[in-house]
Amino acid sequence: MAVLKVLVAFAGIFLAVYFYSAGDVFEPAMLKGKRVIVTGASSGIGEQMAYHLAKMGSHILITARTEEKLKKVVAQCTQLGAASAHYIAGSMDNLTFAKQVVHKAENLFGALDMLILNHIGHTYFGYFDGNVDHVRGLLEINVLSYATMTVAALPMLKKSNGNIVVVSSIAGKIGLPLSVPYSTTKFALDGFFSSLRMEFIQQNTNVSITLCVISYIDTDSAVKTVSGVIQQPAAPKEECALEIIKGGSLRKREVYYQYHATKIPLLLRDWAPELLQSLLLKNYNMDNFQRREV
Ligand SMILES: NC(=O)C1=CN([C@@H]2O[C@H](COP(=O)(O)OP(=O)(O)OC[C@H]3O[C@@H](n4cnc5c(N)ncnc54)[C@H](OP(=O)(O)O)[C@@H]3O)[C@@H](O)[C@H]2O)C=CC1
Ligand SMILES: C[C@H](CCC(=O)O)[C@H]1CC[C@H]2[C@@H]3C(=O)C[C@@H]4C[C@H](O)CC[C@]4(C)[C@H]3CC[C@]12C
Repeated sequence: MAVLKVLVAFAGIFLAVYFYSAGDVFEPAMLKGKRVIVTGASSGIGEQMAYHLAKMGSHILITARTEEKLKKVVAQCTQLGAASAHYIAGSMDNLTFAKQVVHKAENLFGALDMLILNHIGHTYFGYFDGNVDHVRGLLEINVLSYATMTVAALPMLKKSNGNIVVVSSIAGKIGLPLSVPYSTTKFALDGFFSSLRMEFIQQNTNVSITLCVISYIDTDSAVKTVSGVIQQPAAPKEECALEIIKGGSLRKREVYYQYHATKIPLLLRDWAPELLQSLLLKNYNMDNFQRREV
């Protein structure tokens, strides 16, 4: 009898979850004609997001520092079917530039539906070297430019009931070795955007905030940085990029990619932190380790 009760309870939970999430069906047409900014789109996950959006028929403004790469990505986006594709080159350590990106979108499109914040500044993969100025500089690029762009874009996003998408990392939820400055900035994003999301609810601001918790992805920079040290395989950047866009479009609070590589460690984080710590440390082959620039 007790077993039956447990089974009925599980069936109830399953049906509730199934019907609650039934409206969460993504269609590429949702992005057709939408006006989107993607930062850090000259390579890696950002570049792949630009290509997906182009295939879906969005208007795209991409940004990063390297103009030559941006030109190539824009040309590819145009070929893939973007409603329009544009770039603006500059560095996010300059917060005036961060605002200029949003103003350029306003001038080009007259509105904005989705702001995808994805860029990261250069750092190192190695033991914390005591350089607090580097942490401060990285906070400017990885966090304060995100906040600056959000503030500048908010009037447009309020009018369009739009989406803010923040690309973070499992290293922004769980402390990991060899990336202290990077991890600091990703934790800060969670604090800023998760608090802001709560205020949006209190203020009836219909702008969604999606925080993306991402595991190891096969971008050139990540693979080059951790190869030989990290044992686990990297997940594909194309799929990762699509999952981020889907999550933002469906107005999800958080995206977990890859699901098992992020959700399971996060469950252990609060319930078995010592076990998680020892499992994570086993992932690092320190025999092959030497400090690398990212
Ligand atoms: N790859 C991975 O394993 C993981 C990645 N992530 C997250 O995914 C996102 C993308 O990472 P990934 O694709 O691997 O990174 P990449 O190194 O491939 O891309 C980083 C992008 O940021 C741009 N960028 C670098 N410095 C600056 C700057 N100062 N100002 C403006 N733009 C800059 C780069 O272009 P340019 O040099 O031309 O400026 C590039 O377009 C990041 O937020 C990262 O934290 C999260 C977890 C794992
Ligand atoms: C090895 C980590 C996963 C540990 C686990 O057992 O799940 C990786 C998860 C996130 C990675 C870092 C990251 O967030 C992206 C950085 C981006 C740069 O392009 C290069 C490397 C990163 C520091 C990357 C390193 C591996 C992870 C920590």
